[in-house]
Amino acid sequence: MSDPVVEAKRDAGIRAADMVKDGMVVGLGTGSTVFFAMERLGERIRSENLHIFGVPTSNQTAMRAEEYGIPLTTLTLHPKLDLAIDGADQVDPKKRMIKGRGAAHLREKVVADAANQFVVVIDAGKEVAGLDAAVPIEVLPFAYGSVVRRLQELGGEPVMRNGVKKDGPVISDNGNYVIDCAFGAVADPAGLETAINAIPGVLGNGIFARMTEKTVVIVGGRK
Ligand SMILES: O=C(CO)[C@H](O)[C@H](O)COP(=O)(O)O
Repeated sequence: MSDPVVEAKRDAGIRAADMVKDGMVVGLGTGSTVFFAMERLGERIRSENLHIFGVPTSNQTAMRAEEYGIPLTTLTLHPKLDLAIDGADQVDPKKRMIKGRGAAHLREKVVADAANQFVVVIDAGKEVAGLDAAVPIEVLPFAYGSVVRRLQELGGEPVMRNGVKKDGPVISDNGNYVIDCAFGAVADPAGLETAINAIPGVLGNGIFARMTEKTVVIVGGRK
C-alpha cells in the first residue's frame, strides 16, 4: 500500500520539476521531496532533451544529481539562478519557514537567495499556523561555547545535534557544528532570523523569513 505522505511529496516534487523550462539553471535543495523533483527532471532530460544545469545544496544532492543524470554547475559560473526547488520542515501562512532537518540550510539559503523564484515543495503536514520548531543553526566549531551562551541570552534552548550511527556532533558538509535551538512559538520570524545571524560564529540559520515575495509553495496532493 502506498504511503499518502510519500505520495504527496512525489506529487509536489513532480509539479515543481514541471515548472522548469529548457535552458534554465536550477537550484537543487536537499531532502526526500526535492529528490522526487530531481528524479522527474532526470526523466525530462532524457525524454524531452531538456537542457538544464543544477546547483546542488549538499553532497547528497550532488550524488543524486549524478544518479539522475542532471548536469551540475556552480554559483561561480552561474551566480543568478532561474529558480530553486527545496523542501521545508514548517511553513506558515505568510510563506515563512523553518528548514535544516538535513543540516543543509546554510547552502540552501545561499542558493534560494540566488534564485529568481523559490519553489518550496511540501506535504500538508508541514503547514503550521505559526513557526515553533527548533531552529537549526550552523556554527563555527571554534565559537560553539560563546554561540550557546548568546542563544541562551536570546531566550533559546540550544542543543548540539549529534550523529546517528556516529558518536559526537554532526559535522555539516561545510565542516561545522549544528545546534538545534528551541524558542517556543516564534512571534517575529524575520527578527529572530536576523538576531541569530548577528551572533559572531553563527554561519546561518534555518529560518527563511526574508524571501517570501519570490516564494511559491506547492503542497502535494492539493491543487
Ligand atoms: O531543510 C531541509 C534539509 O536541510 C529539507 O529540505 C527539509 O528538511 C525537508 O525535507 P523532506 O523533504 O525530506 O521532508
